[in-house]
Amino acid sequence: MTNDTVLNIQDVTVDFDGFCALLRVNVAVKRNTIHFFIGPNGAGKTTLLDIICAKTKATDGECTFYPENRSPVKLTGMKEYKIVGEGIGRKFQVPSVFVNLSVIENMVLSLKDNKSIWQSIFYRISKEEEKSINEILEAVDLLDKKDEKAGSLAHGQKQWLEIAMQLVQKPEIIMLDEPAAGMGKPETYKTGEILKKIKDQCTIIIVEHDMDFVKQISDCVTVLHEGKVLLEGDCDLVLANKTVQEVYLGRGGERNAEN
Ligand SMILES: Nc1ncnc2c1ncn2[C@@H]1O[C@H](COP(=O)(O)OP(=O)(O)OP(=O)(O)O)[C@@H](O)[C@H]1O
Repeated sequence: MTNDTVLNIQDVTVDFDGFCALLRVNVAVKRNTIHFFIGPNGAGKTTLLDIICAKTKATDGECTFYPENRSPVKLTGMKEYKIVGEGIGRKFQVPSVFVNLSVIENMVLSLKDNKSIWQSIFYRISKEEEKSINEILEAVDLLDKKDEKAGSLAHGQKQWLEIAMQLVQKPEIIMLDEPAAGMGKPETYKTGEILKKIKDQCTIIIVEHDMDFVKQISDCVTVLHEGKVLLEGDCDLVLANKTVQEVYLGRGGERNAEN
């Protein structure tokens, strides 16, 4: 762990009734970086995200969040919604935007203090909120779609809207579960460029199988295998590692095994 650590995962073990999904996992995530977790199916990647956001309880070990201007927060043992309130957001693989609402209505609904759909439709946003929403929509290239129904957006645009809906809450960390799943190469590339733009505002943790995408934007890659950290470093180091090639890359475990 160093001074720029935003999240420290320390000796985390998860035992599901005798099956060890994670064993003494240690990872330090640096602030304003894009940090990937990769590895074969069943390696424990999703379980690790579940631990960070308290969806799953660790059998042992702990996670600590180091906010920028506040004291450290021990995440272990906290309620899921409290972790969101601390500034750690998560986006799941399937987009969960409100398809019958416009892009802007979806954004207003995501503002921290707005509780219901009806409240958000009739809510008058402040000038400051409007400026912030417009800036975020611009960053995800949806500003010109702001009055369109979310349901009319292409798959990739829905994913970008959901990322935008996370950003409107000004999180310090966002976790993304396979954000490029179901996208073609141009959309995947554009998703990467969007994420590179927003890492100035927050730290991005991603579980992903698409190695082109990992190559394009990763600052750090942690390879998990059978619940343990196999290797951690930059993408070149990971790609060149023989064991990683044997257990993951060479087995066609990712979508671009030919690269
Ligand atoms: N609630 C649970 N109870 C029992 N076993 C579980 C539970 N959740 C996950 N597992 C097991 O833990 C292991 C790790 O699962 P996890 O979903 O974290 O893997 P993953 O690396 O995300 O895989 P994938 O790439 O397929 O999504 C798997 O063998 C899975 O079957």
